[in-house]
Amino acid sequence: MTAAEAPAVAETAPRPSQRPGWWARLRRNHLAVLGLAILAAIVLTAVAAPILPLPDPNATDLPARLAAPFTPGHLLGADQLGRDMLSRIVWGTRVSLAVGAAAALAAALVGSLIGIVAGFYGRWVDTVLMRAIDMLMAFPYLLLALAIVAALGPGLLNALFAISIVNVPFFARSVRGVTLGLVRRDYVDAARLGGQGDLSILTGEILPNLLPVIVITLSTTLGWMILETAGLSFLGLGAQPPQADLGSMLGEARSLVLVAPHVALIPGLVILLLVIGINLVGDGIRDLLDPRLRSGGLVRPGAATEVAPDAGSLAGDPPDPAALLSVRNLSTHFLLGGERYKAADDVSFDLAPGECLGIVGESGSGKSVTALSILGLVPTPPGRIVKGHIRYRGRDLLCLPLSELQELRGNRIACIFQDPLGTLNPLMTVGEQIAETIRRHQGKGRADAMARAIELMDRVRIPDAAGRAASYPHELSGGQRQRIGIAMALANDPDIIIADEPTTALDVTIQAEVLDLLRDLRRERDTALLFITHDFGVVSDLCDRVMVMYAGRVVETGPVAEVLRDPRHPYTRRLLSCVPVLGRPERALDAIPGLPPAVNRLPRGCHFADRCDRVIDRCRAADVELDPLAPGRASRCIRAREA
Ligand SMILES: Nc1ncnc2c1ncn2[C@@H]1O[C@H](COP(=O)(O)OP(=O)(O)OP(=O)(O)O)[C@@H](O)[C@H]1O
Repeated sequence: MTAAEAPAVAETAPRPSQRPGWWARLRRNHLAVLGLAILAAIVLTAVAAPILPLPDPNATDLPARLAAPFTPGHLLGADQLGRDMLSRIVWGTRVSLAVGAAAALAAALVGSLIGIVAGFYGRWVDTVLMRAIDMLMAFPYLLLALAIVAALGPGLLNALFAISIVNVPFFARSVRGVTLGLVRRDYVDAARLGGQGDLSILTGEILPNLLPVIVITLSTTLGWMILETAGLSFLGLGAQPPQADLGSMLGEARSLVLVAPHVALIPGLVILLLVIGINLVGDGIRDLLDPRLRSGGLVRPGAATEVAPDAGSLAGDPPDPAALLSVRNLSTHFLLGGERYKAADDVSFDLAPGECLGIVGESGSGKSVTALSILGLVPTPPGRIVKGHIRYRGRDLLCLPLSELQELRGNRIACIFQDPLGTLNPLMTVGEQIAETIRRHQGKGRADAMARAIELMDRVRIPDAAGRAASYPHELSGGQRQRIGIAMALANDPDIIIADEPTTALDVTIQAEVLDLLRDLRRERDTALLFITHDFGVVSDLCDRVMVMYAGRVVETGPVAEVLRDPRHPYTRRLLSCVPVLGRPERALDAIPGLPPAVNRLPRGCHFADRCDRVIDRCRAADVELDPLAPGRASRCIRAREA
């Protein structure tokens, strides 16, 4: 079968995962729940102030002056004028909360509006608005707030204005930054092409995407603004006597710290609790709204995938000593929100020097996770290698110290990714990027490394390589960028290249050229290739052996010609028959019904059973093992040996 004849694997949409609701996710974040409890207690008490049986917060009672907490009639004691501390704290918190929230909302509204308009219209609108914002930011913000209150006169409302104004730049800058990124998105162009006007694009396309950013910024700055308002009141520029807010109570009590510490301690403690509560809830909301942070904390992937300490001892199958790369029982799971996603499970394969192994499967079948696990490139959290051995030239990569693994990456084992624009640094010329890869591993000087980079660019058929070396990634075409990716992978003459769908984004002519290039390189340098693709045509064209994956597991493996001629797993058979074959219009298309199972809720028995046209009761009875049909040939089907 040639590339033109061979069908491509249909890409099916992954099953919509049954994600837990927002409340369930928030509840898992214990710190956010603690913050919510603190905040709810404070806010409810403050809101209920008018109906609570509290004395007048401004009524003085000189005989009770500086009464200690738990004095009868004064649960939290009394201040220097005998006013009930409990009542003043509750009413004062109400004022502080109202002023802080109003200031935050006003700053968010004005700042976001400025940011959206500047980011959306750009040019002189952006210049004028952002220079005005820069002028505001040129002053230390507390000094600016003091100057504004000094100009307007002391008072709570003026403090509110001042705090709002000094926080406007904060919102304007972050919203403008995000808007700038959004206006260049294809869906905004599509809306424009669809005839939508500016207002409709702003409200329909941009604003919904900005809202999480605004809400996150608001929730994380609210506590800060309450503190700033309290600061102004503390200095006597906010709430004016007899009205109390938390800052003014603290300010009035500062001279009494030694005589009656509770008068200062209690408002200080409430400010502390309030700000902690708001910040914890703010962080929780951010985790909730940002899909990358849904696991409950800030995701900072480690330099290498975490490997379970007993990963090696759980892997039962012995490695092949003759193989260049021998992967055994590799299981890489994602632990997300209490669920275990078995992205790659019990995957075993060997790669001989100079051999090309194709990994095929629908979207989400675990091809990339398997390949990325080899170099420890699956992000942890949430990824973890829970079982397996990965032997390269006899060394188990899962046991290597990070420094040795880094030495192998891009050097002995290199990668080519699907999206070269995403993997190339936009601020470095392509020549510099290839040269840097060479210098890092070969220790060559700048000039030598650049000369070698140009040589490699020439080798991957970039016209005018010497001139093009000075180009930035965005100045090259998609096919040229992919060739730069290949040149970088070749820079250190690796033993193995892992190519993750390197031709998917390219048109057929460029795709054919890139495949030719990889074929030549294999021949010339004897480089082994692990080629991930959806396309059986590419597999038949380039690969010696193929491994078909389904729902994280290998379901069939064998020499390409044999698998294409006589597939032994119903999934492989359906993959081969479900897409058109060029030049055979009479051939009926046979799409695979249903969707792959979610890898966190895999069914019992054969994972393909629900979609299989040859299913029998026994398929669902127990886990199906890979059946070794012949040397180098296996199928995970209990009926694989049937005619
Ligand atoms: N960082 C991640 N966090 C959580 N789950 C992930 C992550 N990366 C991959 N997965 C999950 O692991 C499973 C396998 O993904 P993988 O990228 O290996 O699929 P694939 O077969 O390469 O698909 P495609 O052909 O679309 O690239 C999928 O269910 C995917 O949702």
